[in-house]
Amino acid sequence: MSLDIKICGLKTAETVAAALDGGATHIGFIFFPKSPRNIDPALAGYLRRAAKGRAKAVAVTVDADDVTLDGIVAAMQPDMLQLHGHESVGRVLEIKARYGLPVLKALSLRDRADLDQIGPYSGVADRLLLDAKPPAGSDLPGGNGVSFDWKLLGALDASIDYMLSGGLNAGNIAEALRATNARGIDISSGVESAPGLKDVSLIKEFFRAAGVAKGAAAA
Ligand SMILES: O=C(O)c1ccccc1N[C@@H]1O[C@H](COP(=O)(O)O)[C@@H](O)[C@H]1O
Repeated sequence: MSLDIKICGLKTAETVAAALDGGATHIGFIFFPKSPRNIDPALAGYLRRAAKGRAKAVAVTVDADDVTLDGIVAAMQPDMLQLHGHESVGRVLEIKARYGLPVLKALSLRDRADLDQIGPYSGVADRLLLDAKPPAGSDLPGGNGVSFDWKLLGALDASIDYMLSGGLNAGNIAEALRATNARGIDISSGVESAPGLKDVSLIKEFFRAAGVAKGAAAA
């Protein structure tokens, strides 16, 4: 089984290198001022150039308008846009047409009824990112380090391609892969020593655990 691995919320050359050395297929940069992982588009552009050809660079935005997206796309030249807000199906189509970039649309889940969001975006977004709903009072739509009940995803058609996120870490990645058909995983706070502070040793530990989990799934 091939598994895409996205390390999200990177801000330094050292942690980008750790993600690439570990085998990340995607590296994510957050453009959301309330986030401790928020990054300047020019710095993201500098960091992503180091990854050219090694991993896809993903720009993560939240209900961003065209002016904001224009600035990010020009400065960073991402390979993919992650839309992590309440972007409608129509807005996803508009963004795809404007930038000609693949879109990873995040949907937040807590219970079975939340799965109804998936149908309208299938075939519109290039890929779905299934994340947990933020806890009450959180300022962040993602990056909260909380999981949802992965058993919910058992109800999904096996053909649906999604990345799984929300509270993943070295300790639970094996269980997450056993419980779901995720073809990709996305992790942020699970490889941090404090909010917004990525930790090289935690990144290494995560890749070790994900490798073991993948091996067990293939056996
Ligand atoms: O990480 C953030 O601060 C963030 C801010 C705004 C939108 C999305 C954000 N992060 C995304 O959320 C997932 C899950 O994070 P975690 O692993 O539970 O901490 C993360 O992978 C980002 O794509």
